[in-house]
Amino acid sequence: MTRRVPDLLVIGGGTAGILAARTAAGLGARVVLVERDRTGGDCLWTGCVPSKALLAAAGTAHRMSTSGRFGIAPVEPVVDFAAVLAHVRAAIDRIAPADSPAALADSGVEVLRGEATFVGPREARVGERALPFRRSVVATGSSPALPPVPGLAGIDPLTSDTVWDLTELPRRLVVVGGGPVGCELGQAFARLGTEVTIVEAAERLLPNEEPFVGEALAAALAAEGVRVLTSTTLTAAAPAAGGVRLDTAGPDPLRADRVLVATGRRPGTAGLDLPSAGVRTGERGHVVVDDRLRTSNPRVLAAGDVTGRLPFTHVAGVHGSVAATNALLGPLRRVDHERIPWVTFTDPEVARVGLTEAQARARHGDRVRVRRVDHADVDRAVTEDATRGSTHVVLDGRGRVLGATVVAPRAGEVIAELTGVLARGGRLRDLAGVTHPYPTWSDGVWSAAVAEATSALRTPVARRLGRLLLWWRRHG
Ligand SMILES: Cc1cc2nc3c(=O)[nH]c(=O)nc-3n(C[C@H](O)[C@H](O)[C@H](O)COP(=O)(O)OP(=O)(O)OC[C@H]3O[C@@H](n4cnc5c(N)ncnc54)[C@H](O)[C@@H]3O)c2cc1C
Ligand SMILES: NC(=O)c1ccc[n+]([C@@H]2O[C@H](COP(=O)([O-])OP(=O)(O)OC[C@H]3O[C@@H](n4cnc5c(N)ncnc54)[C@H](O)[C@@H]3O)[C@@H](O)[C@H]2O)c1
Repeated sequence: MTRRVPDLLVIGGGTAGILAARTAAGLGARVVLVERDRTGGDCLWTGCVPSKALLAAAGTAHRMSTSGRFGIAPVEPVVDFAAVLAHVRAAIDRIAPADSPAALADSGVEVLRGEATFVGPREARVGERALPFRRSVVATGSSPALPPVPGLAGIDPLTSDTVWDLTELPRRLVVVGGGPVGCELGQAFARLGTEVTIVEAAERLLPNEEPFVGEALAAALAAEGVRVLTSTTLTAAAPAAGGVRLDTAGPDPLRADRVLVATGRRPGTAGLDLPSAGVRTGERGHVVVDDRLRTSNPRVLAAGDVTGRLPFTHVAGVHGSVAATNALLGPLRRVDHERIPWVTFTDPEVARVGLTEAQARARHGDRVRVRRVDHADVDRAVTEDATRGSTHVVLDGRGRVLGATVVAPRAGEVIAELTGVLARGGRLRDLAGVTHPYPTWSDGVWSAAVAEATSALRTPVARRLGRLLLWWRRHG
């Protein structure tokens, strides 16, 4: 074990920390990574991987019970919840070795087990061990936050950390919070056979997305039997016969066997003693960073959820790599948070990049336009009987892409193309000349691009030119 001062001390072994450590080791640096629990972080153990594995099982159950619309006799699936969870764990087990301490050691990273605390601007400690460092990356992630509802802590609420420990499918589940966690897990449990109610304080589900998204998703969930209560806040929770009782401002209390709280997350800064390192935190408790991921201590950078910037795995990965490079080589790289896409993996998926229409108007004024293609006009959606979605592209006055939202079964794949155009400051109509394969979900994007290009031909000047060309071809 090296006792020389590491070039980089990484605190936290989730996606951000692992990417920071691997990038630094790849640059030839001496790297120590400290993890208090299991390397792999939230995404692997309690976040993306288990939730997507659960959604895959739930999607299968849903297709079995709704196959009648394709002329195939539907069957009510018999859900063996223990076996479903075994599938979830198998997915984790398949992915875990890549993030393991052994794999990190193979990459040249020294992994220390324990909780790191700063003791000064250039030194941390883990237990009794002093850990002076030349540079450090704080990548301590986030954890579920419980809202201050009287009685809530006393009813043993589930969170995205603990829901994986269930041994039986709850008969009735109230999900508090209609953000990505609440919508994904709410739909998954409903499809597996649980009676689900989603309680969301805002006016609609996924309130950070375009307004039509929440409405479309609420309709899709309601069609599957999920009860969606928007503009509803819990006021109290208490144990009741056979489960729990939840009060809202409405007249009738909700009753459930279990409650899943999905009302957001808090940054993982407790116990780090950031003030002793001179690292400033913001009003939400997150580590304040600039776009080069520098903190108020020139020797300390931060990456991933703990920064309070877009809390997604792909962002954590980019952050880790950028923070390590900047820590070791100087502030060379910056993260452009406005050109990063994300996906909520409900059915239909909701994929988004850049500005919403309202954000674009606030920034760019009335010249902002929207090109929208309803998926009733996309042949692939028709063949799959999934026409409820749309492709919605926000443009500036010159037709450049400012943002996009796609609601469709494969929206997560479709958004990549629009992200590419947005990232290079391109115009939507540039895609009109790019042939897209038929029939795919990206036909929505192509149709929007063709409509944009065609409308450019409808200007008086273009029409006059067209008529002139026709005349010349006839008479020339
Ligand atoms: C249910 C759910 C589903 C999700 N699905 C998706 C998805 O589909 N796609 C997507 O992009 N994102 C998804 N996310 C978000 C994603 O999981 C996070 O954005 C990502 O895991 C953040 O990575 P991180 O490295 O910043 O933090 P984490 O993964 O939280 O890692 C931080 C690590 O630091 C350790 N640590 C904390 N404090 C200390 C300390 N003092 N000393 C030592 N170690 C410490 C912790 O133990 C932890 O291992 C999901 C989240 C949830 C909850
Ligand atoms: N597919 C993905 O990429 C994915 C999936 C799951 C989670 N995540 C990430 O994890 C983070 C946490 O997700 P989340 O859904 O827990 O948080 P969130 O902050 O995104 O959503 C929480 C929701 O709960 C609502 N809420 C808050 N307090 C409430 C209350 N007292 N009663 C009722 N509703 C209340 C909010 O209005 C909000 O809509 C997200 O920011 C997301 O980026 C990503």
